[in-house]
Amino acid sequence: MDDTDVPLFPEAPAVTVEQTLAIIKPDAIHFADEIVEEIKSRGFTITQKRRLRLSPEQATDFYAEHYGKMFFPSLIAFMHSDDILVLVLAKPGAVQEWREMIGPTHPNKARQLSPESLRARYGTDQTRNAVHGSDSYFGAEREIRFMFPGTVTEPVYGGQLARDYLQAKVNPVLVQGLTQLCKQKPEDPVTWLAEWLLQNNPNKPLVEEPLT
Ligand SMILES: Nc1ncnc2c1ncn2[C@@H]1O[C@H](COP(=O)(O)OP(=O)(O)OP(=O)(O)O)[C@@H](O)[C@H]1O
Repeated sequence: MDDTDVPLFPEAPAVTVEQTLAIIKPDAIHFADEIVEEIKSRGFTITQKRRLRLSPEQATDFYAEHYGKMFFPSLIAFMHSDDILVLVLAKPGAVQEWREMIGPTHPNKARQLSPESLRARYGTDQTRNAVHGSDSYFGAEREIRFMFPGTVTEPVYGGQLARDYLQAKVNPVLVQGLTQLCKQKPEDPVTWLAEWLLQNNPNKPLVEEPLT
């Protein structure tokens, strides 16, 4: 096999990394280090991390779907009572796997059904249940943006999706640039290519100067 046989984009496993939001709540904040170690040992990558104290207004916004329920005031008071640790966890199937790891909402039920779960081991009652996990892919997107504004939460492309994306968005212009590079043979090809790409970027705004 010579160089021309090497595929431009070799086969990669079609694994899609998913992200979810985890919160270590005020009642478990003193166990944060050991919970974080356990999270890592289960193969999650922690992509973002933030310790903060939620204001009552922030807690209200975060749990807005429960507004009006009997337990809402005590939930807000609890979430504001001490620091929380907020983590973005990444892994294939992260949403479901983190929900399984935390266990059922009520720690008593968790102790019956899933004694190894975090809520079984660290939770006290239905409000003080130690940890939070997003309940769906779209729930995770919303919550990650809430806690980390500006985050890109799309899954990382792998396999065929990555090849399709590169084929549609990058290859055409890259191949043109590489062709010109081979013709010109500049002293510093990387800088030359970078400048060529900037000049020939098909996404470059057509109107660069503000109109007067
Ligand atoms: N009946 C209740 N009494 C007191 N607190 C409750 C009750 N139901 C829910 N909560 C509190 O509100 C939180 C959000 O409730 P939800 O039904 O979304 O449960 P969950 O999805 O298991 O929990 P979380 O959203 O915190 O991961 C719970 O984690 C718990 O702290």
